[in-house]
Amino acid sequence: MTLAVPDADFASHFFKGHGTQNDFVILYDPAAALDLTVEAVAALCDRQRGIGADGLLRVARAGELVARGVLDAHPDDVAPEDWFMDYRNADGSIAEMCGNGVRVFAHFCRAAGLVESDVFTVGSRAGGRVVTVHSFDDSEAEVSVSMGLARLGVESSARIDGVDYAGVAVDVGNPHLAAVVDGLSVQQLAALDFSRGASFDAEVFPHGVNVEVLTAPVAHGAVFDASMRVIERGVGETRSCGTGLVAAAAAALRSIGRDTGELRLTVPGGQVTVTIDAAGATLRGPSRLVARGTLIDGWQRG
Ligand SMILES: N[C@@H](CCC[C@H](N)C(=O)O)C(=O)O
Repeated sequence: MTLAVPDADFASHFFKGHGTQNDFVILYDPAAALDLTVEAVAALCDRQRGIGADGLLRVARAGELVARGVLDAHPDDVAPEDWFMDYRNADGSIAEMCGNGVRVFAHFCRAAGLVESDVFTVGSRAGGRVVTVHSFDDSEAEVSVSMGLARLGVESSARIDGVDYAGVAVDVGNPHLAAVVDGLSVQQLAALDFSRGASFDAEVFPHGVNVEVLTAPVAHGAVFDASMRVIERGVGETRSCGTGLVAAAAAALRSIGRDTGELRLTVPGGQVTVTIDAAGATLRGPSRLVARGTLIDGWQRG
């Protein structure tokens, strides 16, 4: 079964998918013909006046994005013919990388027959990411992504609902502050109020930051378990964040004096596995494609 994609010049078609309930509008735009303004993306992602999503994934050829000036140049390890995940946050801002998005993107490419192999490169502004599609059909997939190195930086803190959370900066292609809270139970984590967002040190994070709060890792045999919640740059609280889960895994391992290991991480939207070794981090988890539709002329009027 192949998910039918629209003609390349049919600009009103959209798909909707999610990875552990981090949800995305997907626009198939191989020639990068759409003018994705901040306003248009924000309107599409708005849950009252648009389709509603945490972010938007444009599916375009990398070379076309360069030719149209959306990208200045091909990022590292991205070839012109690669499918490129042109990611936007719900507020219309651009982010370098999205770990849940890249699983959904890979699922879409495979289900739509855009690629014939289970292992291929997805372009992102943070560079090429090799994905492995372990299984898929039109609605469900299981995907691993080689996320590259999770680079630990300085210690910093974020304030959420009047409480300071001490954490560590982690660069996963995009910026994160991951705070491991000793003694925090899963129930206490779930009860925290994230509705007003997080404040942070703008000198450490001049381009903003995604903030993760997580429980201390608990060993179950060779695997560590932890639970996480996240406040995303450009979105607010989401039910999952793939790059945030990689950042959280790196911070959790650091908190127990390790730099490699496997973690089973639970978020409000589900569960993923992150494995960190000397070569980098691998994120494995589900993807769901849930809808397709057509925008009605004049939708931009809100
Ligand atoms: N949800 C994403 C991260 C999306 C980008 C982030 N909000 C940012 O601005 O860096 C993920 O799954 O990684």
